Amino acid sequence: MSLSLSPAEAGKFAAARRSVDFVEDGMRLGLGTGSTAAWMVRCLAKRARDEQLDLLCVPTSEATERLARALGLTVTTLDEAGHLDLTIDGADEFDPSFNLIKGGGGAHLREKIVAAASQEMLVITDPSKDVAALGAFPLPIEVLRFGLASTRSQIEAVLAEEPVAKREIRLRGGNDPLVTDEGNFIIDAHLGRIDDPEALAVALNKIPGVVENGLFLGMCRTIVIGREDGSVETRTQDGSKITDVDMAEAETLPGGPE
Ligand SMILES: O=C(CO)[C@H](O)[C@H](O)COP(=O)(O)O
Repeated sequence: MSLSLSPAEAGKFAAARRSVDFVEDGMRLGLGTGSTAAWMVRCLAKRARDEQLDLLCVPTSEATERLARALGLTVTTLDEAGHLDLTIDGADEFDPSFNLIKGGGGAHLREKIVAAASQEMLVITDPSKDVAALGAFPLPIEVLRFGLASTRSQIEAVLAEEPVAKREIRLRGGNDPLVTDEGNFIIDAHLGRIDDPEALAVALNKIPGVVENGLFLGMCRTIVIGREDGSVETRTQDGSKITDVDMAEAETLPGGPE
């Protein structure tokens, strides 16, 4: 295996490399955001170039768009592409029901729109994101800048009614708030454990200033989990399968990490 990758990066590469095996010539693809997704974009660009694949790609963030364009992938908007065949994206947590927390990279709004427009969503990840219940990772909630204090209060009121282990909310970036690609802020909800993700997702999205929360429920049916030794588990509702990827390929990819 490649000696220059940390164990975490090796797992991310392994998952990303395996995921592009699911891509077929002529597909319209959603491209996720984050460090695992960046590996996937690099693997995809190599495969597209080596095999002369005709692909149309819709990135979920400006960062992913820059990388995809730089590597020669054909990029378009979701409106131009219309329906997508497959979206490949990372996640911050996944549970046994294939529910996810996303948005650690601040892109969950576009990611959810793109995944919802896709026939399939395939999640690429490493074993550290595998949890029995969602919530150890702070839940990102994208909010409008207008009326921020009021929206915060309403989020607190919703959390007070929901079965979660703790209830701390923080504006991402603090005094220098992170601004998303859509021009909004993100509130991270530190909840410890979310016992009823469906109820929480519905209640949060009823707040007028909330644009979208980072719970992806019932959207993903395949999770590809890469390990540092190059073994990859592809997990579906029907079971799981282990395959191996050639870790040396990481050294041959176009582009560099984000
Ligand atoms: O949801 C996301 C971005 O909004 C990412 O997919 C998630 O944060 C995982 O990122 P990484 O692959 O860097 O661990």
